[in-house]
Amino acid sequence: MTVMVPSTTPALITPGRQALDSALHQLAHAAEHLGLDEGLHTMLATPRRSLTVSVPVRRENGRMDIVQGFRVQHNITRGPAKGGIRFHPSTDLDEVTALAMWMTWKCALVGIPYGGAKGGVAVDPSGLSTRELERLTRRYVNEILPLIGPEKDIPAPDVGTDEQTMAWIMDTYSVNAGYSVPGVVTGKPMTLGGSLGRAGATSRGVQIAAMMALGRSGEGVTVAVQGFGKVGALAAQYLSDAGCTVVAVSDATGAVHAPNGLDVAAVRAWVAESGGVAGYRDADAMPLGDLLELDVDVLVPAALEGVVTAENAPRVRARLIVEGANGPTTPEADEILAGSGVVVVPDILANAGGVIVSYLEWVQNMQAYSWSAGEVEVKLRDLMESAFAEVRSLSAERGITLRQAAHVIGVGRVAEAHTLRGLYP
Ligand SMILES: NC(=O)C1=CN([C@@H]2O[C@H](COP(=O)(O)OP(=O)(O)OC[C@H]3O[C@@H](n4cnc5c(N)ncnc54)[C@H](OP(=O)(O)O)[C@@H]3O)[C@@H](O)[C@H]2O)C=CC1
Ligand SMILES: O=C(O)CCC(=O)C(=O)O
Repeated sequence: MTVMVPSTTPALITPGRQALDSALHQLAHAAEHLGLDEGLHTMLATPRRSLTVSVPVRRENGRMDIVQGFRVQHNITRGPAKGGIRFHPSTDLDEVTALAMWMTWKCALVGIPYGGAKGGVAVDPSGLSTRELERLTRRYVNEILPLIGPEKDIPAPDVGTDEQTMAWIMDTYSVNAGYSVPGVVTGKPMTLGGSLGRAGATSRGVQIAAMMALGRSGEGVTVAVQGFGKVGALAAQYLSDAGCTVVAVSDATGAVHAPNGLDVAAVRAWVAESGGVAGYRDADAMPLGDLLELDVDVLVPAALEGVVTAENAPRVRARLIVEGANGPTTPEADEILAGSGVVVVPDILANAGGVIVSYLEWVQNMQAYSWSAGEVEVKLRDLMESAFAEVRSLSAERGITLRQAAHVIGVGRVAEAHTLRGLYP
């Protein structure tokens, strides 16, 4: 086995390296549980293709900045690579590799015919004008053009990107192809071939997973949500719509707490007006980190990786964590949480609603056809509920956590595909 957790000293471990270590740790557990041989385990621990590109951005003041971009295809054995593109200043190759690996297991777990990929650009999009963002996006897409395509690798939104970014990606790819290729990207605006239900799909999946894990109605259930972006804001909304009391939410600007419950629609309106959660009037401000330790029934981390750690896990009082974000809980924290009886619905299950509806969008694009919102919702619910049921039953049968069970299923399917195809000598 050549790919293992490295012996880097803790001070040198970047957030990206920590995410990759977590992903490799989870894979190692699943490989051992499945009895995979060392060669296959090494193959699954290694990305199939990784591309690092330099992206020049002409700023409004005429200066040229160069930023790094990445696209990693972790696995393409079950189908085209699939996964979002992140614009965030701390994105690096390790982080994108970890996120790509999680995409592989996620797609296999929910049974959609994709491998896993992720992209990223190490940039703070909030510091760029719309024109700068468009130039940056188009240039990044030109650099990764040889990798992507509707039958090869299909990007989608992630942190710091949105429908507009996807529209620019679709246009850049299409201009190069000489005709419109809507299926090259998902999470597009409806006018360009987007799917009904995609914008709220990840959050809808989080709500479905949370309600299945709770096994009861939302009445009397308290919830805290970290991250109030595309996933967090609508997860809070849907959980509130399901009868839960959302008592706290946060974004990078701050956290707000209202023990009797927030009016989530009013917080969303405030964020649309002011640009952030901070300053929302009908709630108390609280330190960002305190939200994770609130005495609530359900905690939904929906921001970035590595936020529930060995340091704060002993103070987590939620009974259930539903991971809207990818990789929010470190393996050390997982052990502590399991020891104290906290149930964690893992990222590759809880946030799979996004890629499920991306798949439905891509199917519609490839067939030049469209489904109603109701049809999309039924298919999403069906795939989420069956994946949840499979994970829960394996977890109970083998006495392993939901995360371990989800990885055993996802990794097992990819390993089986490799073995059947004979790619593994
Ligand atoms: N979009 C999708 O379809 C999917 C996303 N995911 C995962 O969900 C997570 C969120 O993605 P998405 O909603 O798309 O991204 P967005 O960029 O839309 O939102 C990210 C949110 O996190 C907030 N945030 C950043 N730092 C902190 C912090 N320290 N404390 C609290 N909040 C913080 C941001 O605040 P601010 O706006 O102030 O910077 C923002 O509200 C990521 O892990 C992503 O990989 C998973 C599956 C699909
Ligand atoms: O919709 C997609 O294709 C991928 C979404 C994503 O990046 C994720 O699930 O982490």
